[in-house]
Amino acid sequence: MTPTQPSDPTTPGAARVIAALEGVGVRRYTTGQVILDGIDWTVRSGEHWALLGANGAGKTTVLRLIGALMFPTVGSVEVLGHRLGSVDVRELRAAIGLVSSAQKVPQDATGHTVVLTGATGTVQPLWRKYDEATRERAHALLAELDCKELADRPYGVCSGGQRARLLIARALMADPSLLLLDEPFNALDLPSREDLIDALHRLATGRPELATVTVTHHLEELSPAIGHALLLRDGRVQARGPVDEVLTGERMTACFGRPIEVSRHEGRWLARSGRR
Ligand SMILES: Nc1ncnc2c1ncn2[C@@H]1O[C@H](COP(=O)(O)OP(=O)(O)OP(=O)(O)O)[C@@H](O)[C@H]1O
Repeated sequence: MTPTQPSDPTTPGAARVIAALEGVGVRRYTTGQVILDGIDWTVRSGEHWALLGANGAGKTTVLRLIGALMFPTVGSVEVLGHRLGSVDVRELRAAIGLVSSAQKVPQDATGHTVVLTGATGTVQPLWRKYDEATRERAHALLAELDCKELADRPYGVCSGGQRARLLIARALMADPSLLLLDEPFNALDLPSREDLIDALHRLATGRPELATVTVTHHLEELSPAIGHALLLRDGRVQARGPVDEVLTGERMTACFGRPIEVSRHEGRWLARSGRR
């Protein structure tokens, strides 16, 4: 099956290229294992992508590439107009919001402090760098993510869903053009999952320029704002493009190697897998 075209014909012509991968391959130096091979992919402003594929397909590696956290072995990765390898990646990382459960967060820091650290991109707060406007902005983001009540609560006692929203508010402190979410729904119960889906939907609606990429294992976790999907299989692109073309039973079956039925109801997705 050939990949669909990378761009949505309905995307306005003015949309900026936020990230572009061309002929990207990643290989492990020690064993020569091919992790990614021949990846071509473009993300434009205002687009919301889901990144799907079986365990080990290469989703997190793709996210790390466009998050400027690693370099490709071959091919080019351009993020926010800069090609990896010819730019100070620390500056680039500051302009990219990343939300991952692997992030280090001091357990005793309050919700407000955790969000504040997004202004400096640090694990620990750098108090002298936060002026009144920055503190106010952190409060405004807590309100936007519907977690004002967490301002004074230690991060360590927050639930999984509350932590996810705090980390998204933290990532937004730098006013990024690109927000990367690595399995943000991991281990959330149903109400927390739905709250987070709502929060991400509101974010997409309220920030028309923001581009997001969400790594997930479940179609049920996609907000109606997700308009594009990239399917990976064994480090290669299986399909990419608008969700209506990519999230079909046929393509999902090819991606995961077992029969998958896909349906959509009021903007939300449902996938059911049969036996091989
Ligand atoms: N630092 C590393 N050292 C060795 N192998 C790695 C490393 N990073 C990734 N890999 C390998 O690359 C492949 C792709 O990994 P990656 O984490 O990108 O997949 P994924 O699709 O995100 O998987 P999952 O759904 O399980 O999180 C896997 O086979 C993994 O073992």
